Amino acid sequence: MANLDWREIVYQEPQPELSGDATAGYGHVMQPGVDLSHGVALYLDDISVSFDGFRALNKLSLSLDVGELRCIIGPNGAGKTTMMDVITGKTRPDSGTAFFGQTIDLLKLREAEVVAAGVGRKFQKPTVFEDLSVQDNLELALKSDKRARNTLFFRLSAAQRQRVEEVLEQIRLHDQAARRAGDLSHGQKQWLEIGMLLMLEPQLLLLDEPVAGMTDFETDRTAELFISLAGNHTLMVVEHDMEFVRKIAHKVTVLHEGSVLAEGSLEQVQANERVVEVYLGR
Ligand SMILES: Nc1ncnc2c1ncn2[C@@H]1O[C@H](COP(=O)(O)OP(=O)(O)OP(=O)(O)O)[C@@H](O)[C@H]1O
Repeated sequence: MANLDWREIVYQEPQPELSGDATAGYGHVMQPGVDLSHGVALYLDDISVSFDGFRALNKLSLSLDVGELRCIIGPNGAGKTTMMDVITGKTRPDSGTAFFGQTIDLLKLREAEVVAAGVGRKFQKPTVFEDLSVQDNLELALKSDKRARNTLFFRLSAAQRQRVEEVLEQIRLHDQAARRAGDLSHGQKQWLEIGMLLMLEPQLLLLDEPVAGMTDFETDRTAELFISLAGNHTLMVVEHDMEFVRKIAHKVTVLHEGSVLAEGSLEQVQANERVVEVYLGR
């Protein structure tokens, strides 16, 4: 790592132009403002997606309040990934409505524009840059921000340096800042990747099976992290680990066959006859 100056070697790719009013200044990024004043961070209504005639999402309607930590559960094939793909612009629905805040029509944005608007997505597998330090990974997240035009001779502003420090504290990797990311534990890598998302200060975070493969200790730490992020961010967490869901969830949405089957506290949904049927196959 010592001789590798990634500032010189990465991000020489052409920068795609953004539509809308996203602008980037010298080390300071302006986001097209998401209007959260009505208290709704995400609004999905009547969303349907078909693959070769198979309905992966079937008139799905769901909304998340600003600052909420929502857990999404459901059996394999329920449509959880497809829903996240719709939110992030990866999959276009056949019909329906999807708004981020009051004014941002997600179905009109490309994937990079959804990120720029303030939606961060964490896939199941960690994808940190193994040969870079923890700190460099976080700085790189800023550089990878397609809104930052002046990337080649990028220097962090004081505010960005402070943000790196804050995020290191948040993800509890402060004492690991200089460590090679590839030498971190699986859980630490997951936290680092979440930290990379946090560098861009997303309003909405989509997290796909974040504790899969983690030790109990790491899972507990992740629960604390998510609880600390809620309020300042809106979190949608897809997770099969019910013990983890129990630790973090106020409200749980159960998906089944592309629709919402039940919604409520974990106790409420676990007591729901239809949910029991779906999970136990009765
Ligand atoms: N690109 C695709 N082409 C065809 N079928 C697809 C495609 N993507 C998803 N599906 C199907 O749509 C349904 C919903 O899949 P999805 O991955 O959204 O479910 P999921 O709830 O995320 O499942 P899991 O918990 O296993 O990840 C599944 O039956 C899946 O096979």
